[in-house]
Amino acid sequence: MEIQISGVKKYYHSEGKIIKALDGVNLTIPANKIFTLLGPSGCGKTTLLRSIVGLETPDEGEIRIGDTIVWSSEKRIDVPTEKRGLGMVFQTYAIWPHMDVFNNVAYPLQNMKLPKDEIVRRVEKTLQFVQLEGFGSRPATRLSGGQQQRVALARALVAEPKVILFDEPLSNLDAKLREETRKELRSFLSELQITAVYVTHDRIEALALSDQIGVMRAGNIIEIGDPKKIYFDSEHQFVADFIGRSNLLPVTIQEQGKDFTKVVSAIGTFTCSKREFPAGSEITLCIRPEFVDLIDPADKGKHQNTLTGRMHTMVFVGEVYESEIMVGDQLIMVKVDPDSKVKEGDEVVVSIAAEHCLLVAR
Ligand SMILES: Nc1ncnc2c1ncn2[C@@H]1O[C@H](COP(=O)(O)OP(=O)(O)OP(=O)(O)O)[C@@H](O)[C@H]1O
Repeated sequence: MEIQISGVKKYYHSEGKIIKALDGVNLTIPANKIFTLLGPSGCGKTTLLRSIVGLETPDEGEIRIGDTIVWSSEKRIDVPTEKRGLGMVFQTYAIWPHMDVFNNVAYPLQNMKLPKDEIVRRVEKTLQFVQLEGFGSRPATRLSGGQQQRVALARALVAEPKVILFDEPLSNLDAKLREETRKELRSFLSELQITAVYVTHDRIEALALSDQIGVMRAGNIIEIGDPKKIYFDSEHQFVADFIGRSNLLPVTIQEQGKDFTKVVSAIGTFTCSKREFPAGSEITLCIRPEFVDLIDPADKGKHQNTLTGRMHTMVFVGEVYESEIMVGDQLIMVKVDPDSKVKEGDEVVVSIAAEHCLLVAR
C-alpha cells in the first residue's frame, strides 16, 4: 500500500524554544518497496515514523495509508494505532521475556481473539518464514540477539499487515550480525511484497537494504532516490557528504558546455558531468575517494582533470590504503591499491574522470 504524507508538521516546545521536528513534510512512500528514512540524529525520522503509526499526533497535515486517511488535522480524523493495519519493529526488540517464542508471536492474534487453531497455524507459518521453526516453546530470553530480532519481525508480520515499520531495528546487534540480519531482512521483505518503512542513521544499512531512500534534514525530506542515485548522483552537498566519504571543493562555474560544466576551484579547473545551476550559484564539487586515480606522471597529457600533489598519509585498512594527497593546501582523499609502490612523501599525479566530478548545491 502506498503511504501519502501531505504537509505534516510537528513542532515541540521546549525551554522556550520551538523545535521543528517535522516542518511540512510532503512524501509519497511507494507500495511494496523498502523505503528508508535516513538522516542525522534529531532530523525528525522517528517523529515521522511515529506519526504514520499513530503514536505521535502531528500539528498539521494529512496522512493516508492506501485509500484510507488515518490522520488529518483539517478533517479531524485520527484512526487509532491498532486500526491502522500496521506492523512495527523497534530498536529494543520489545519482546516479552516472560513468554516463550510462540506466545510472543501469537500475541497480536490473541488480541484479535482469533480461534486457537487459526492462531497456531498462522504463528507456525510465520516462524517458518523467519526460519525459527521448532523454536515455539523456547523462552524468549534464551535466544541470540539475531533470533530475538526475528521473533520481533515474526510478531510484526503475523497479523499480515499491509505496511511494516522499522525504527533502527538492528542497532543493538554487533557489526557482523547486523550485516547478516540486514541481508535476511531484505530477502524476507522482498519475498513478502509488503510496504516497508525503515528508519536509520546508518548510511551503509540504508544503501544495502532500500529500494528508495529519503534523506532528511531538520524536519524535511531534502532528497529521494534509489541507493545508487543518492550515492553517485546526489544533488545536495548535505546528501553527498552524509551518504559517503567525499572530497568537497567550493567551486564557481566557468563555462556551461553542451554536455559538460567547467568549474574553477582553489586547486585548479575541472570538467564535470553537466549540471545546470542558476547564474552566480555557490556550488560544491564532490569527488568520491574511489574515483581519484593515481596515474603515471608521463601520461598526464592523456587524462582529464589532473592534479599534482604529495602523498600525505597512507592508512592500510585491509582492502585499500585510505590515503590523503596534499594538493596546494588542500587534502584530497584517495583510495590506493594495497599493492601500490607509492609511499608517504612521494610526488604523485592523479586524475578524476569528468563523469565522477559531481556538482552539488550547497
Ligand atoms: N517529546 C519531545 N519533546 C521535545 N522535543 C522532542 C520530543 N521528541 C523529539 N523531540 C525533538 O524533535 C527533533 C526530532 O526528533 P526525532 O526523534 O524525530 O529525530 P530522529 O531523527 O529520529 O533522531 P535519532 O536518530 O536520534 O532518533 C529532535 O530535535 C528532538 O530533540
